[in-house]
Amino acid sequence: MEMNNTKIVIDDSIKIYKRGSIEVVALRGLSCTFHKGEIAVIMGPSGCGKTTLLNMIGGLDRLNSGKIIVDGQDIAQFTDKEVEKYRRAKIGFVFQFMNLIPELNAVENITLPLELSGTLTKERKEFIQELLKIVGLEDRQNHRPDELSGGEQQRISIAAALANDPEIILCDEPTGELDSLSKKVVMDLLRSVIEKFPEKTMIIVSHDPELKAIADQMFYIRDGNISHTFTKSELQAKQQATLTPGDVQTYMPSNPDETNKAILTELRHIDHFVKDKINSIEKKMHPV
Ligand SMILES: Nc1ncnc2c1ncn2[C@@H]1O[C@H](COP(=O)(O)OP(=O)(O)OP(=O)(O)O)[C@@H](O)[C@H]1O
Repeated sequence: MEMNNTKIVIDDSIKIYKRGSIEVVALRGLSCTFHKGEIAVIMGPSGCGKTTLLNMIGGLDRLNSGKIIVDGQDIAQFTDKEVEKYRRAKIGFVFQFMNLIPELNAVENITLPLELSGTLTKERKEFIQELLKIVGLEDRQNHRPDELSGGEQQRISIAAALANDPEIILCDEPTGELDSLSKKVVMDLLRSVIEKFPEKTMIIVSHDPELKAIADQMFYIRDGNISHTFTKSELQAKQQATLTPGDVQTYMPSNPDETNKAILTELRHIDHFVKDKINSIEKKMHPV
């Protein structure tokens, strides 16, 4: 990897949340690097610190210590005002729950933030039309969210996240609520976004091991730290849809106690994944 492809360097990041007198260490000296033109997928059991890491990169929260170097500048040292400017200029967010405003149609949902910030220029409007083409919903732009499928709504959210042409796209469970067909469409779209805009950097947090199909690198976090990094070639070598016990063994600690702890963590991860699936099927069977 060429040095000039480096976009974000996380160095020895520590984040501690306080709940009354109890301290929760969400990031425990975590370090990793993200590159331009690449998709990094971050996986790991519930509560391991994935969303915390995404929030830190997005400037939504602050570290207790450590560095978040973006384009050579440590954003952990920024003032609140500088962080806000950084977030507006460089970051696009895609969430699991699409966050679309029900009363607005698709194109209005995309343009609203730009209108509010006074940055909806003629060029931006043209760019948004291009984005609607990229997400394949040019002809549905006047439809309200309730007139679009879950997958279509998520494609609109992706267009909305790209509307200010951000350099960094942060996705938190972008396929979490989708059926398998819509999931495939959204995954292909995320991949095509990074192919079309190779100057951008995409980071996806997910429980869904299928996302490794579109990843250039995958970080596995356990207990606030990176426990394993899968490179592109390792990911390509794995054709199975899920991480197998064999994958896990490759980065199991040798101490038996630690191994048991790691196995428990894996099982909790699978448990979380299965519960998510059950919930989403139940929701479909008994819509409220
Ligand atoms: N605002 C907060 N206040 C207190 N504790 C928090 C806060 N946000 C996160 N935590 C705790 O920090 C740890 C890491 O949380 P985080 O949301 O980053 O995990 P995660 O890996 O994204 O989990 P999930 O997959 O369930 O979303 C958890 O123990 C969580 O309970």
